[in-house]
Parts: sequence; C-alpha cells; structure tokens
Amino acid sequence: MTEDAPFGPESVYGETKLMVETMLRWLDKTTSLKSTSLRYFNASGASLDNKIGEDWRITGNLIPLVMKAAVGKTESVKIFGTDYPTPDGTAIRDYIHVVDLATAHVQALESLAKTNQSTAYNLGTGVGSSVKEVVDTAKRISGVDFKVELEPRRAGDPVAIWADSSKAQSELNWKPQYTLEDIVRTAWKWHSTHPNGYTEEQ
Ligand SMILES: O=c1ccn([C@@H]2O[C@H](COP(=O)(O)OP(=O)(O)O[C@H]3O[C@H](CO)[C@@H](O)[C@H](O)[C@H]3O)[C@@H](O)[C@H]2O)c(=O)[nH]1
Repeated sequence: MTEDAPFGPESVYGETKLMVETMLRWLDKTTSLKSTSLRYFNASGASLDNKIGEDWRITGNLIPLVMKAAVGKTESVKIFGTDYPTPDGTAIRDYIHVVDLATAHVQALESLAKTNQSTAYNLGTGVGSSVKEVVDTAKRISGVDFKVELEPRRAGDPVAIWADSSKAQSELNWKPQYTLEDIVRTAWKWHSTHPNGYTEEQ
C-alpha cells in the first residue's frame, strides 16, 4: 500500500486518524503550520533495553495477546479467520518494531525542519506476516506451546495489508532494521520479565 492509496477507514479509530490528517491538510492550506503524518502499520515489540513494553489491561492486538498466553496470564489465543485467501488461510499484516518507528520520528522531524513541506509517510517493513506465523514464532521463541482456538473472521478485518514505505526510505533515508523475529523476541523478553506489567515497579 502506497501513501496515495484511496482512503477507506474500516473502523471508528481509522476514521479518527483520517480526520486528523484532513485537519492537518486544511492547516497546511490556510495557515503556516506544516506537518508530517506518519502512518504506522502494526506497531509492536518492546524497547531493546527491556524497559518499555506493552502493558495493556484490555487489548485486541495480536502480539500482546499472544504474549499474555505465552506467560500464562490467559488460557489461549484466538485466531480470527482461517479461511482467508492467503497461503495459510490467516490474515496478513505488516508488523513494525517500535524502535524503527521511533527512528522514523526523528528523521521526519529533521526533514520537516529542512523542507517546511507537509507530507505523509507509510511506516512498515514491506513484509507481510500471517497470524499463524506470529503464533508459531511466539511459540518457538517462548518455548511455550499455548492453546490456540480457531475462530470465525473478526468483523471489519481486511485480509492482507502491508506497507510500501519506499517514500520514507528515499526521502527520510529511513530503513526498518527489525524483523518479526526481533519483534517477538523483544516482546517475549519484556513480557516474561514483567508478567504483571509495570505493576510490580510502581
Ligand atoms: O486475538 C486476536 C487478535 C488479532 N487477531 C488477528 O491478528 C491480526 C492483527 O490484529 P491486530 O493486532 O488487532 O491489528 P489490526 O487489526 O491490523 O489493527 C491495527 O489497525 C487498526 C486499524 O487502524 C488499529 O485499530 C489497531 O490498533 C492496529 O493494531 C488481524 O488479522 C486480527 O484478525 C487474531 O487472530 N486474534
């Protein structure tokens, strides 16, 4: 997916992101405020120093849910949809490590300071991974064979999305460094050392 793909939000959250971009475009047109919109694909993973991770009381996102199952905080992981037209039947997403996203922010700010031009960038790795691949990677890295339940498709879920981030790569000189393996490895390290999230440290 490139930056100029047609907009078609499929959730309230997606609609709010589009509204913000629309407001930024108006501000660009009618004021001197310039902006860069960074369009994250599936932000995931934990910081490399193991200090910052995903501590959600409630989440619908796959990677923290898989981690909760691997540490034994939940009984199982549900796979939503096994009949998609993909190689293994499960949906495909572009998981991008939070450290790669952080780097992109710095480079985008530096670039905006130089160009003073509003723009938008897709931030993804360009590599799609299926739900099953995420689950299998988490089982292998954690060494825990947690229970998996096969469920019907989740309403509003697209079959496959991954980023074409060549614009960010060429204009910001940004290149994602981390793979799904790194994402799961850092997430597992954080979750296995913080099974109760940040609670113990507060
Ligand atoms: O328990 C789960 C949770 C998710 N999935 C699947 O895993 C994939 C990834 O799901 P998720 O982590 O929820 O991400 P997306 O659905 O791709 O949602 C992304 O994009 C949405 C719309 O912008 C945002 O709301 C989310 O925060 C953002 O992570 C999807 O195919 C889901 O159907 C499962 O099979 N089981």
